[in-house]
Amino acid sequence: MSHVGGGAATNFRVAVRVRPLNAREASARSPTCVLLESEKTLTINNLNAGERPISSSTPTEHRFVYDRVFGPSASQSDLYATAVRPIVSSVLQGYNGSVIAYGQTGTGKTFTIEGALEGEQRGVIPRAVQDIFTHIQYLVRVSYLQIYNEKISDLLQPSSDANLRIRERGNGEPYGLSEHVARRAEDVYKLLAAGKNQRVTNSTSMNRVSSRSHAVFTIVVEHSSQRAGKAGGNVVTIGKLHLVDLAGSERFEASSNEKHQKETANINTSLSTFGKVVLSLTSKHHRHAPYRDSKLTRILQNTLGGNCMTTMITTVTLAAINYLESLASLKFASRAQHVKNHAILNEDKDEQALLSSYKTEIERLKAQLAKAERVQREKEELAAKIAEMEV
Ligand SMILES: Nc1ncnc2c1ncn2[C@@H]1O[C@H](COP(=O)(O)OP(=O)(O)OP(=O)(O)O)[C@@H](O)[C@H]1O
Repeated sequence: MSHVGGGAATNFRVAVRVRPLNAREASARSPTCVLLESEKTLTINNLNAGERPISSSTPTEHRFVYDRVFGPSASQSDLYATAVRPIVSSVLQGYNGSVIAYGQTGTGKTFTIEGALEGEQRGVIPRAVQDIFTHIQYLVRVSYLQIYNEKISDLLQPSSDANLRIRERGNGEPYGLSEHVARRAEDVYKLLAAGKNQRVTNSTSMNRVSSRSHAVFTIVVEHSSQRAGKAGGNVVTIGKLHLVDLAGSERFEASSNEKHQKETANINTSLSTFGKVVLSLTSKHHRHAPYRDSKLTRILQNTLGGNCMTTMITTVTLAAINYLESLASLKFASRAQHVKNHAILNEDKDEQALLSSYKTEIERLKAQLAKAERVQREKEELAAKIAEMEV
């Protein structure tokens, strides 16, 4: 699943991850409906989905081909190595990268993006952080936001405004979002754990601890190197990595309480706009993409059809009872494969990078030090002269 900088066709990739039956489904001996055929192909059928009303009672099977398919036994480390590490490598070179988990509630988005902080079950974020910190020559800063009920809040500064506005210019960045410089992986894990505590969760029929907000964890890496060739001088590259855990798509349940219904409606606003943007980007007529219709799509504007190397990981379950939701997710993922992104190297031409401002600060401090040394020297010379005269 390699991404190549600049090549539009390879900059948006789609993987599917099929989660195993959970304990409840396994103990109920739930039948399955997804079959993996190869590393890139799967089929889904309605043969065992009879318990739920389906549009057609005739047996149907759909076959889909993706950039990569991860089966129920695929490990967190397999998924990271194949679908995510190439993006992290590009980010370290100065490209924008995104990994987005999309799928029905309870199918493994949070498990994939976060997972555990330690051990084999570590998800994408801790593995990416570990990879980044093996390269000590980078300056790393992180931010973490959630979108809940169409409001953006800072998960790393919970006391701040709970409804951050998005900058009109600046690629969907919210005003006032805190950024934290991290010197080692442990710094990031602490921030991640603190932010995770602030995230809104609730119980859905599919998932006891369901994320009710969309969460975007961003890691910015800056690197300063000597420019090759005659021009010489220093060049600072800035790579930005968005790791996105979307709230799950869930059927609207009329019986649920008002708060839950509002949440579901708002999750659906952002998700349906996300869907509409993907549909318009992949339509033959190049319709206008409605990025501005939801907070999520404004923040992810570069990620979808813009300057970014993106992998969308669509999660589905094996269980036949969810045939219709899984089919909808798989069809969407198949369509998303036609999104085209154009990733370009981000060099700091405007000296906006933190490293550039550090450089300026270092120059200022050096000048101050030289001045202080000069004054000290002059003082010493004067003291010596006085001593001579006193003799
Ligand atoms: N590939 C997998 N292997 C083993 N367990 C998994 C896998 N994917 C998910 N699970 C388990 O299934 C449960 C639900 O997963 P998770 O919370 O990640 O779902 P989600 O898609 O983020 O749901 P929501 O949208 O409701 O937040 C968790 O207990 C998780 O550990």
